[in-house]
Amino acid sequence: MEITTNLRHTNLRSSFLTTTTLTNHRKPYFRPFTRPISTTLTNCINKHLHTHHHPIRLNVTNAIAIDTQTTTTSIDTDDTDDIESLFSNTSPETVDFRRSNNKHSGASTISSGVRLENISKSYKGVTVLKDVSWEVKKGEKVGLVGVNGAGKTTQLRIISGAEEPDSGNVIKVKPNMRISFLSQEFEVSESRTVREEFLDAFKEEMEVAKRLEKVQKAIEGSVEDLELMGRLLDEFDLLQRRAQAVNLDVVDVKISKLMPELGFSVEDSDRLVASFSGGWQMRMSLGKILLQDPDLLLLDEPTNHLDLDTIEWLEGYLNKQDVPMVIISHDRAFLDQLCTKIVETDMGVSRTFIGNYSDYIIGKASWIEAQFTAWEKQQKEIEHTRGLISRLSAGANSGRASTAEKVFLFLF
Ligand SMILES: Nc1ncnc2c1ncn2[C@@H]1O[C@H](COP(=O)(O)OP(=O)(O)OP(=O)(O)O)[C@@H](O)[C@H]1O
Repeated sequence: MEITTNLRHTNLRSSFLTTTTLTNHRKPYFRPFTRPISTTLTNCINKHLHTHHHPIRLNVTNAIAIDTQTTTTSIDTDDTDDIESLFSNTSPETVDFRRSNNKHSGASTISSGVRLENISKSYKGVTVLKDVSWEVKKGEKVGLVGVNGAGKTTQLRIISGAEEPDSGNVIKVKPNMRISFLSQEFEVSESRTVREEFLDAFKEEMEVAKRLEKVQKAIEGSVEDLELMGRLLDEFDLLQRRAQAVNLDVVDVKISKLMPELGFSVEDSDRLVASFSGGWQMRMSLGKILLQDPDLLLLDEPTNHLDLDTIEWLEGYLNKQDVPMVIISHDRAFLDQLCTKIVETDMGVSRTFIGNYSDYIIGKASWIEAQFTAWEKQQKEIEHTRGLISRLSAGANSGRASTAEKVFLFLF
């Protein structure tokens, strides 16, 4: 069988990992497999494939290469692991390929972002949100404003699913929507290098890589047990498919592309996170979020603790992103630079103003003026009605009221 003959020369090497510069990194996770697989192992696999009529799922010429002898301590390759723990519970037929599959289940009534429809929320009988409705779409940046305790964070928590509304709906573009959160507390680990920090954005991908390595190692050690080897090969095949589904091959490409966009140099890759200022750590935090390719970005006071230069950089950078964003910030200039829409929450009621913060101020002033004009008009009408009633009452008492006036008095 040609495919098994290839084993002798090609070994377990995957094309979807070969182009990554992870191979050059101080902490490589993968590198091209240059060591030929042992003849014994090849023979065993051949034997297994023939004797068990095993469906050949392992794409040998494209299989993965993980040099377990040179892989560093960043991957835990504990030999004492229970061999059964290497196997997925999921069968190949039920693998979640959602990232490679654009179709998603569930009704979706919006083309991007999220919509709040008639959301109400009370805490201990106190109403915080009353029929709140607004939406944010691709390209839009919504600023949530309102006094302390108005319910801004509650709205973010309801969108993210951390809080359930008492009534109303949160319509999402898709059920498994990726919602990322950037707050004033940047989620970075100071003991990592910059590149490791960015790799942390790819938890699922790294998990697959780690499992691939373990299974590959187990295959090499299972030469005496063909049954086990068969199962391990199946698992390896399954993991390969998962690796393709999660785009494992583009992890390093994405990081290398993003780093200069965030202002990091190539030399920064191996520097410890701890050696960077808070502003630069924020860039890492934001970078990690964007690497996850979110469908929605929620920002809660992101400029707190940042210097002016960094805030301006952040404004410029966020302005170039078209992922839908919802921003809470006390920094009005920040909202002014970024927002395309302002949602004000006042006494539980929300009002939407199109434009940035300055437009909101003007819009709000016009709205107040219109409200005041309406109130004045109403007051005049009340005064007029009162005057009329008192004149009519006086006329009725003196017996001079007309029939129509008497009817009016009777009714009011
Ligand atoms: N889990 C909770 N239990 C009880 N009350 C809560 C809870 N979460 C929020 N609240 C109350 O709901 C109200 C709105 O809180 P929220 O944090 O959403 O306001 P906010 O507009 O974000 O305020 P701030 O600008 O001060 O952060 C506040 O009065 C708050 O005390």
